[in-house]
Amino acid sequence: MAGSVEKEQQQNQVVGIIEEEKLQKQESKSSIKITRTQVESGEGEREMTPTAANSMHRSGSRPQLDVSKAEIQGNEEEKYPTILLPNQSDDLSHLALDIGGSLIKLVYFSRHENQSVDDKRKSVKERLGFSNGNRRSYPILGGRLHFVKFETRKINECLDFIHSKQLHCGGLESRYSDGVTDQNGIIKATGGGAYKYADLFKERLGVSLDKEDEMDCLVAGANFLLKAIRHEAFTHMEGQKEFVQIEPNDLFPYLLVNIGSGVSMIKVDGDGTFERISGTNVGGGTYWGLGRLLTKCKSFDELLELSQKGDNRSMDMLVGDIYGGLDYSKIGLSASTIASSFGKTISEKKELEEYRPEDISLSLLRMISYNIGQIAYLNALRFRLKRIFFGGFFIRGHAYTMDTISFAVHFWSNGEAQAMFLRHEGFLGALGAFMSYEKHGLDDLMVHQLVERFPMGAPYTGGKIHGPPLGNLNEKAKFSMQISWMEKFLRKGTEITAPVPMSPLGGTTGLGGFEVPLSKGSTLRSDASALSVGVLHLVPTLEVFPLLADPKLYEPNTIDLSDNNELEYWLTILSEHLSDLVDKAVASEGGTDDAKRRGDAFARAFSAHLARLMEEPSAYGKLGLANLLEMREECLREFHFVDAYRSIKQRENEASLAVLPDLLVELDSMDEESRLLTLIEGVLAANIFDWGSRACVDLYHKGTIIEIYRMSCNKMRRPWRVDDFDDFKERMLGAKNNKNTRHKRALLFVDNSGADIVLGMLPLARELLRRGTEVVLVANSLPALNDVTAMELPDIIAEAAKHCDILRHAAEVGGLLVDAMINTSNSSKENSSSVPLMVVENGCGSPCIDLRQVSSELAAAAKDADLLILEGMGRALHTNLDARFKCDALKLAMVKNQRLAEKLVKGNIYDCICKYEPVS
Ligand SMILES: CC(C)(COP(=O)(O)O)[C@@H](O)C(=O)NCCC(=O)O
Ligand SMILES: [Mn+2]
Repeated sequence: MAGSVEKEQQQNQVVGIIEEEKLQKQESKSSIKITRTQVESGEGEREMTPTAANSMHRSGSRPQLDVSKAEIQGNEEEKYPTILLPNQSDDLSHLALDIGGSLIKLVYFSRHENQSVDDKRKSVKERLGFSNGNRRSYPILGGRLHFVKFETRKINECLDFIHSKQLHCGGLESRYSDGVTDQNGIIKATGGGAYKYADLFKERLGVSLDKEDEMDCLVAGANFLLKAIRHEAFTHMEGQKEFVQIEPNDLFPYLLVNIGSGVSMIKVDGDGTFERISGTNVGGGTYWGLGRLLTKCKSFDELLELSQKGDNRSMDMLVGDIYGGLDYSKIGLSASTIASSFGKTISEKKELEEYRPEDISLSLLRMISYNIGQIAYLNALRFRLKRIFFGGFFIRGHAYTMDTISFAVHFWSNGEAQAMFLRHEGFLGALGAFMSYEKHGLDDLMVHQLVERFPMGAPYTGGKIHGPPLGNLNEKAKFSMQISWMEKFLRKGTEITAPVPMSPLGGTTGLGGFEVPLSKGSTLRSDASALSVGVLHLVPTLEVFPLLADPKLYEPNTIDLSDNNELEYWLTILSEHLSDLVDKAVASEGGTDDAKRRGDAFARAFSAHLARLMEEPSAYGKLGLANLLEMREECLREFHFVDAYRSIKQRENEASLAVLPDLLVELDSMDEESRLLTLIEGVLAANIFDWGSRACVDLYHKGTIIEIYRMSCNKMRRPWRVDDFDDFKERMLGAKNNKNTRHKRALLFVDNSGADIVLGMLPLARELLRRGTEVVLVANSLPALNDVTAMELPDIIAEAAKHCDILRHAAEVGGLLVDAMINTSNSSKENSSSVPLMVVENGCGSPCIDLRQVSSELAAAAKDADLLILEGMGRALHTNLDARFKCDALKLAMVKNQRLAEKLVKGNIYDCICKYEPVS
């Protein structure tokens, strides 16, 4: 096997996905230059396990992947067959560094482990003997950007980390070349340490650091983040964080204030166009340096943490101290305004030891933050800049620091200028260095092609996440095999606690930068979860859904979780669902001991995330219900639960398919008008089969599927709570069955398995087909609760087609009975216009859908669509209820939650929504 891999290398082919075993065998052969004391850091990086191996030569260029003529090599039945990219000729670099005086920041890239439905779909197709030629495109290999930091003084940990992941030789390459690291390896690096530690990198890793200008990198990094990451920037005033979306063409000019050890102030006028207009030597290094001397703190984080418990009144001279407790109201200064930082210590004649380290730290922090805010404002004023972005690791998401800076900017500008912060604040330089590889392709990435994911389990392994080896691991872990974060998690399971909030909800100071702080929260998180940045998934295939009326105005979430009551309610709901979900998940994996342990670990991890979100709702960026529900699915996947509702879905599909023939006979006996009504009633009634709703799950314990369905159908008395059926009927049937009124193509966003799809949406699809409308069934790419997936649909259609000529004919005409995906790269978009029935995946694995990021197949299929049907609570209520489209839209759902029913439609649980919005 080793030989064949080497051969692949010689042929300069990129190996996209490689089985784990394969790698481990290789790994045991390699002689590693540095003794491996570093184990996998537990960062939740399954993706960094050997699924992403690249063959490459060392060079400084970063080409975009050329996936043309990509093909599976070897046995297609293999779980993760090797993908060859024969036209991929250039190298890929994987790592860039920003080595500052205090911290080393790493940005590295890993290849996607693309476990899309494609392979499985193929095997279904083969099993049923269907072939529609080479219609499927091969998935484009995307990648992931990871963000990691180390303390510069612990540079050896950083080197170990790089080595353990083989980042210095482009991922896993050296494992295939018997550990011989290419001596010509080049890593892009910026910051002073790129000079200072160049020899060390050469000596330890055999690589040269290619130095990139620090300012260039900062600006490139900031521009990339501000243009490509949704809600990267936010304001922070009096404890309130608000995300800001800046239009890329309205970004410049702005002032970038990078607070590292020192502070740089840069006026940015465009990509690569900037000027360093000012700076100050009083920065993060000053805080840490002075703080260390004055408090004996061992680390920056410790110092910052101390400040949380401090009271600066004992150190700072306040206006009231000078004015006998009074305000100096004539010039607008309250008694609690700081007149002179540390000024009180002059008169008190106390020794250093007599002051509380907490107070010293806070006073110092406020002095420096305020000073930076003020200088930044003055420079913004000089150049008439309205926006000031603050970055750099000094800030560390620390609420109090941000409040102080914001206050200074607000105060001195009379509210004219606005301080904004960046979620990836510390990584601007490293990102910029990463982008300096020629032709990396990142420049062109758009907001919708980036998906941020937070490791759902790994942050709670107990130790630090990035870099340093976890303590207390056994010898096996330390010296022989790499152990996965999962294993560590399971071992550490009992120690998991909810992470510590950075600030109490609803305010840090309550007053603002100059004033005496109120509570500043308890302990500051010092581990990687404090970074509040996830892994950026680069998914080149994602697109904005082209039928959105105005993508800029589109907001997927209906419920506003910035309302604390709402947030609490939904977090509680998710927490209450947990034990039932774990039962299902464990059962779906055969109830083995391993599954039970994973189930337990999942429950702990997910609960910890819920607890963190309760404390700090914006910990993971702007939070909506869609994100919460997706997070749960992601967390399940991270604990290797592939499909928790697998058997339930199967059982319900079978039961529903058994009664489908009778339903079809009944429908066919009706006139067109009653049939349409019965069909819509059927969709609404069948939406009751929802394993994500507490009330529905309780119902299932009381009756069989069919009993519940009957009961649900019987409740279908019109008018429904929202009832636009008559308008829809008129559009559908027109004046006396005028064929001209039919829609050309309908996209049906389907929801649940079982009755929902089989007895609800398929019969509706059949009706549309009967009327000559092309039907595209849009289903999830990945499982979420009991939602039907695109991969499962062809089987269901095949079964249903046995009882229905219309479905069978539609599927046969295009040869699409089991696979109707549109091949975008084979330019068969034109063909798709002649396909009556298609299945496309939506690009997501959540019960909701954010139409800003859908699969390219769906975007292509939407091209000619003139009717959208969104079905279910997740897709039509939690998200998209208020979305406007460029074509007719029908939103159908049963509300299976009392509170939501009251809130959205002033109604009750099990009320139905039939919202029809014709294109105007
Ligand atoms: C998860 C769901 C959005 C799924 O609903 P669906 O889209 O399948 O109609 C929904 O079940 C839900 O919002 N459940 C949580 C609320 C509850 O248990 O009442
Ligand atoms: Mn669903």
